[in-house]
Amino acid sequence: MSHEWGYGATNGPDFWADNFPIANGPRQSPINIVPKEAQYNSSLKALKLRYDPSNAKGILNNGHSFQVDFVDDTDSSTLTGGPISGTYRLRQFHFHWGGSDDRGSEHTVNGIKFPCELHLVHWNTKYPSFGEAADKPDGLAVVGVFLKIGAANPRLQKVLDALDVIKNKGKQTTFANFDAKTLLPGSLDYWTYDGSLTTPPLLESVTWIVLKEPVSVSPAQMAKFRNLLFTGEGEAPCCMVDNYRPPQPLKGRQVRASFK
Ligand SMILES: O=C(O)Cc1ccc(OCc2ccccc2)cc1
Ligand SMILES: [Zn+2]
Repeated sequence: MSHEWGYGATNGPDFWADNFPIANGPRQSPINIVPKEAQYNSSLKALKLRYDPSNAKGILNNGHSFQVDFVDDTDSSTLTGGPISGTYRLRQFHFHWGGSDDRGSEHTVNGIKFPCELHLVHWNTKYPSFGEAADKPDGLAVVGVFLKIGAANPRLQKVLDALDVIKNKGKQTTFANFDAKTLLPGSLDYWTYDGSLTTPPLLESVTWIVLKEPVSVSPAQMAKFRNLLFTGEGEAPCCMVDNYRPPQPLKGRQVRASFK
């Protein structure tokens, strides 16, 4: 690969296998979800998300997306139930989005792309840390939420208002007292399958939990995402848009549904 991985014409998803051969592995993400082919499984439990707003720590432009990081040294912000066993701790959330409203999500539903997708990243506390969990087959659980164009979403506003001060790669600022649960839709019905990180190192360690119900985002709010830059201060500016990996081959995996 010509340089660090990214989403551009010379370092985008089609080139990632050069340095991360697992890109062609058996359980890569994202995928296209075909609801009619998802198997309803009555033994799938309801998701239980208990987040403590005081665990919110900071917001960072990492050059690929922006993420809100959480203190994860206790079990105060956790995911339990659903398809997972045990307790997973909230580590961070981030988004993937498009340069226009017709694209941007990583997972698709019947081939439909949403303009944006939220990922809430959790790690399995059977391992001592996120870093230890990140390369284990049951190490991570990511809750995916689609964002659909509609009315402005007031729950996003605090996050979006912080973006002006982290415009460039490497910029970060404090981000305290934020309840990530407010970003979730009313229904916690979900699809679930075994997958991977959707960015390098593309580790096949993620139990994906994709919510069926989208939340709203307005065109003006999408413009704020698109104001971010992939590039650092002093570099030629490149808008942070289209930071999504396209759907990957299912390779025989079963997608299960928590709902009929
Ligand atoms: O895009 C997603 O949600 C999957 C994803 C989840 C966590 C994540 O963390 C970055 C990272 C994980 C493991 C090792 C190095 C870096 C990177 C990607
Ligand atoms: Zn993601």
